[in-house]
Amino acid sequence: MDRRPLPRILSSGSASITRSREIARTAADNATDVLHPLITVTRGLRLLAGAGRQRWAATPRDRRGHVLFLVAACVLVVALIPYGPLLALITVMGAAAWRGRARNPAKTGPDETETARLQALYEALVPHFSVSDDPSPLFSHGGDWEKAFGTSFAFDADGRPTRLQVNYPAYFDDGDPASRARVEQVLHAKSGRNREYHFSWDEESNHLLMTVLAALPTTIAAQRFVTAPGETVLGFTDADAVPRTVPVQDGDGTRDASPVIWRTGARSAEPHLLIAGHPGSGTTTLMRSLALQALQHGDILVVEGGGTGEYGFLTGRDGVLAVECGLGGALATLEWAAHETERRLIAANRARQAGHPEPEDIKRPLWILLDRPSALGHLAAADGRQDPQELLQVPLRHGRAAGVTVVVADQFDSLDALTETVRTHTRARAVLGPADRDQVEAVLGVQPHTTPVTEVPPGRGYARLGNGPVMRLQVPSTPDPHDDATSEAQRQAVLGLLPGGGPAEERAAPEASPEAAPETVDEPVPEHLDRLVKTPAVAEG
Ligand SMILES: Nc1ncnc2c1ncn2[C@@H]1O[C@H](COP(=O)(O)OP(=O)(O)OP(=O)(O)O)[C@@H](O)[C@H]1O
Repeated sequence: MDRRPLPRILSSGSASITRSREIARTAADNATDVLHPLITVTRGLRLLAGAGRQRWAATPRDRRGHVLFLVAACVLVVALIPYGPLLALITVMGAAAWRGRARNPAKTGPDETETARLQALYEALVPHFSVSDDPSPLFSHGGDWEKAFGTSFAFDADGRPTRLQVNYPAYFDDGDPASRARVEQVLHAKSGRNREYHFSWDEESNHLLMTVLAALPTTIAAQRFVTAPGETVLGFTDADAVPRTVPVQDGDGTRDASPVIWRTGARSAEPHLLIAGHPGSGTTTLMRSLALQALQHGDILVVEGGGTGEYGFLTGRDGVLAVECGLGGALATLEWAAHETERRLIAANRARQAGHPEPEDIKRPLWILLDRPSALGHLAAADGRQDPQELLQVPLRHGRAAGVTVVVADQFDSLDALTETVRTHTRARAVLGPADRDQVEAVLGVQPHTTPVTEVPPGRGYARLGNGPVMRLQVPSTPDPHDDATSEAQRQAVLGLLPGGGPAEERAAPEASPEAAPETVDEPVPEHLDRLVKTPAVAEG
């Protein structure tokens, strides 16, 4: 059968239709240009009238008479003065033109550079989101990016995407972490490196939302945080990552910030913490911040494997039972801590059996802060002595019930030296400083939810409590008051957080805190404990 010819209007007439459309569009553009002032004034008059109506509606009924009278008087005055009506008209038109001006001309779509960027992103995703036998592929080389990205995108001033929603085909294996990681890597690389990206996969709707996260502020310094006993602030995170805020002093003002709160004690599911990072990433600073918070309600023992004396300012302060840098002191202190944990457990058990409330002398939390235990383990091995970490077994296993909290900090390259017990029982985790995805995963157990950046300020990283979500983290600045680089204001701020009692040299005959004293227990004082109680702040060089 012969194919019927197309109607003339659809075949030969298409050129004339296109021309007519162009003429109509040009005429419309010219008319818009000519009428623009009129449009602006009309829009302004409409806005002014709307504002007047609102004011009238907001005026109480009993005052409307006065307002009417005032308006009528103004009209009369304007009508009587020479050129009054003309001046009034000019004024009203001027006000309307000012009010009606388009302040932010609405952007109707991506510009040329942005379009090119979207097309490039689309092309880069084609190998990941297409298969050869898809009859109508969403992603194909030279295909339409608008179908894949829709209108859900935003760009920064440099033309780099800050937000992009990608619609992907249902057959893409979005449950496979490796497939996801490949797509995330492509988007990250093509959208601009050294920014932190967050990827949110909506597996039900086959959407991937990429957003660029602003850096967490680094301006919050050590201070008294508004927390309940048993709660410790590890640092601050994104507002949508935690359900709660606390007021903080930030610079000269106060604002609400979103804290990463770690709960310790008998009801905690993550009673002990492991911190990892590269040298200089801020692990010691986080330890210092924890020590200052712990001292509010408890006692602390500090064992410093690095031997840099960065906890020296704690020596001899109230609640600081020991600050140890040497192997011998560390072993004695940790042995005491193990016995103290047992003592607390026995006392709690006895009280429970007798139907009595918990004795007062086991209520005060005890914190064991161990910075770089791997260095001490190395020394111990060379010396043929016990690894101090072995003495952590009892506090780690039974500390929760005994009110004993252990915090261990070490560097990435020494994490292998941590014992199985330390790794198993430190269920709260923090990673600080620049770290790649694998390093973060090795500590937190899962990949980070954002793309780690290579340049981060000290104290910046991720935290994860047990099996909870990974959170970005910025540790409050808590410098060493004895460091020459610390300003006087910072020094005073940190020292001001210490409980009463001056440094060791300012204090006469240091005594152990009563809570640490073993006399409350029926058992005889073990020798190592006796030694510690008599010399509470031993710092071996
Ligand atoms: N949260 C923070 N805010 C501001 N500055 C910080 C923060 N954390 C660390 N710093 C600064 O970074 C430097 C290194 O910090 P810190 O000593 O805590 O790191 P580290 O990981 O313990 O490294 P190292 O083991 O080499 O001592 C210090 O100058 C410290 O003041």
